[in-house]
Amino acid sequence: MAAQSAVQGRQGGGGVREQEIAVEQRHLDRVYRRLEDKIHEVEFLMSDAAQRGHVGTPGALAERDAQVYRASVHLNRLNSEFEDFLFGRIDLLRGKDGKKGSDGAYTSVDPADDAIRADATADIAETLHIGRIGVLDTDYSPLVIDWRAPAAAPFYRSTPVAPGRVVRRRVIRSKGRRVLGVEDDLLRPELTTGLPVVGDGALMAALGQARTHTMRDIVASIQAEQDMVIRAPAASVTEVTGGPGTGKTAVALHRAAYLLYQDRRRYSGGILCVSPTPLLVAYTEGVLPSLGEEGQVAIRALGSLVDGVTAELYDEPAVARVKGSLRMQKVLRNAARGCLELAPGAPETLRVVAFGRRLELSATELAAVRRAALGGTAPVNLMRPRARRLLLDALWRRTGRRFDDTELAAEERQGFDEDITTEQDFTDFLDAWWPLLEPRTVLAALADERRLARWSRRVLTPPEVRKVARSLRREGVSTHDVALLDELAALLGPLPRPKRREADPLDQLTGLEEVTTYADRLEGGRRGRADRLEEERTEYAHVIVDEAQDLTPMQWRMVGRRGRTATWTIVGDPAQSSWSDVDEAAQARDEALGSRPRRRFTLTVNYRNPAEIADVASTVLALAMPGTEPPRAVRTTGVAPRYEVAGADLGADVRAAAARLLSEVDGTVGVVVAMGRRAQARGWIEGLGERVVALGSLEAKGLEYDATLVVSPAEIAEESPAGLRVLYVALTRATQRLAVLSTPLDTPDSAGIPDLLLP
Ligand SMILES: Nc1ncnc2c1ncn2[C@@H]1O[C@H](COP(=O)(O)OP(=O)(O)OP(=O)(O)O)[C@@H](O)[C@H]1O
Repeated sequence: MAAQSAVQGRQGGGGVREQEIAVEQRHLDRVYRRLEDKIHEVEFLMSDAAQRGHVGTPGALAERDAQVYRASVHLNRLNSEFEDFLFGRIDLLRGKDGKKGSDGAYTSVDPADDAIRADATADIAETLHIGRIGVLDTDYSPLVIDWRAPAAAPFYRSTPVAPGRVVRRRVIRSKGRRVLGVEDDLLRPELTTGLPVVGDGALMAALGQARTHTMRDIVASIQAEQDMVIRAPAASVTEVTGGPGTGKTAVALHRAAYLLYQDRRRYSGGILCVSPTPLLVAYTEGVLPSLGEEGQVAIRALGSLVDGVTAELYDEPAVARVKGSLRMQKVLRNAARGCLELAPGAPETLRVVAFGRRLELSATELAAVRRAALGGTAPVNLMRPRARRLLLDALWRRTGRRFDDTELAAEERQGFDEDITTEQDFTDFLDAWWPLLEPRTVLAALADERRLARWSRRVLTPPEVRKVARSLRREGVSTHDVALLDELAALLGPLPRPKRREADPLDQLTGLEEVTTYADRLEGGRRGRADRLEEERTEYAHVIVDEAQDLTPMQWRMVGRRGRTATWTIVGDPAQSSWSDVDEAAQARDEALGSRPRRRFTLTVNYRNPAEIADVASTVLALAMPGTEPPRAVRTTGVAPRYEVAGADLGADVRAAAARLLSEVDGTVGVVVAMGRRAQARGWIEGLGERVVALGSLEAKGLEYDATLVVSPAEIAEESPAGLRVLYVALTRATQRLAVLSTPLDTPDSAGIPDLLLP
């Protein structure tokens, strides 16, 4: 048997490879011919609709416009999916029950009992091609199966240990209309089926590729444990943990595409994907469009979740800790109410004229009215009408009028109210005494130390008050401020806004001209459309939280408000948490998610770092989170990390080390420094080209580079209480090479290895 499998084993040699490429080229040609036919059909539908113009009943016109709209979206998809959209193939044994599903493929996961003969030979009963969208032939047989369809699952799930019906899995590499290569994995090497096997497997080929500044989809090489997460039923909360490089971000994004495919109607309510930094948003933004999905998915950084605000500042760890903690709820509640008293020029008393006499409410009486109005928990801005009513009650009492006849009393009172409320003095008073407040006004008020001390009595300590107030006096907002602004928005309630016309595409379509314009927008205005979508939604059907270990309790509250009725996918790694109090953050997450049932998954394989780098990182992991199991690295490069000790000119040494890494890899180089050195480091590498970037340790979260230079591990570790975990993040960003530059703070040994990295 072993001899037989060797015969049909790897046949990378020219002839077989070329032959197999030619086989796939023929299939791809067939798919293209079919796609072109479909495009002609759609174009016909569109021009036909245009010719019929505006003739017909309003209902028929609306139906036609809807049809044209759908056709234009489909056309756009077909056109954009032309690039590299066929990527996989599986060759399968006959299914156990011999039944086929609606897509024409056998439904059974297991092979029929007689599919394998006694002499270990078998026939291939079915060959399926997998792609980014499904394409049916004219006879409805599947030419390409959508990667998210049930029939495609074996492409991802089968392993040599549990191959199911799959004999050979093939990844097809193509560009445009040309097949460039194939990579095979033989899942039943013990069988003789006559299938040739080419290449070293797709996963290794994918992992070895040079990196760019944007993440690629992994649709051609999703691994079985990842596929379990991607296709997990949309339970209330799907929770995924896994070490660095285990594909958590990739899996979360592919899951969004899968959920949309599974239940487009349900998820038309939008999917929100929350990332910790704008850098990670920019890095991951291309993945969903490459999977044919984007319009329904908004990827936003934590600092951009509130419309009209973009966080640009970082808070030092001590300030972040206060701003992120649940204690701020109480402080903000006090501030939202306290701010009512701060309006410039607010009058101390209220004077109006009614029934020919002056009526007055004193400062004490006004304070009592305010207290009564604020008694409930309703948002402060929404309590203004209640305050107005209480003022009128107090003024009415002041008139001293009494009526035995209730009808007459009601009439008199109504007249009184109308008189008063149309008096300019009264409306001016109300505007000044109960101003409509915006979150930013209240946050700005907290920058005053005395005021903050008053509103945070018995909640924050004096040093905390000083630091927080100082941080709020800076120009701009931090990521943590955004969560405070969102909390304030909830405490204050909305301001009345002029109505905006909804931008429903169907409203705007009246014929071919509009379709073309809309299709152009689909093609060219991707960002603009995504932006509009983000602006319009405040609640989502599904919320994905990436790097979930980093959300502060206040950030959990902010994200929680956007998914009150949503299902959730939460991915993270406690060992990479930059939040100093891991327990408090976990508690806040539990509060945000409430009692929703959770399904937990763990990813165990590190696809990013070669073992040489993963080993160094696990030394730090043992210090940062003793007892935590690091993920298993799947690759080795044979290149050990390089250790250097900086001389008198740190900048020159960083520049030289970065330049050296640039000469050693084809793709990107990340220079990771302590947050306090960010600006300096950008200067050091200036002019070295676009392939290299300098980042603060917290900015490196989620990103990856071909090579990474970590500057002074000790400085990174000492910068915050969670410093060791932040260092762990920095050390796990490289796919090929790692260099570490030490300063005296690192107390390197004679080989230049910093103290913290010694095994
Ligand atoms: N099945 C796969 N096939 C090919 N590449 C993969 C696969 N799984 C993960 N990768 C690659 O491994 C790298 C790490 O993936 P990803 O960034 O999603 O990991 P992560 O768990 O989010 O890491 P971190 O916790 O460090 O942010 C990426 O380059 C990704 O494309």
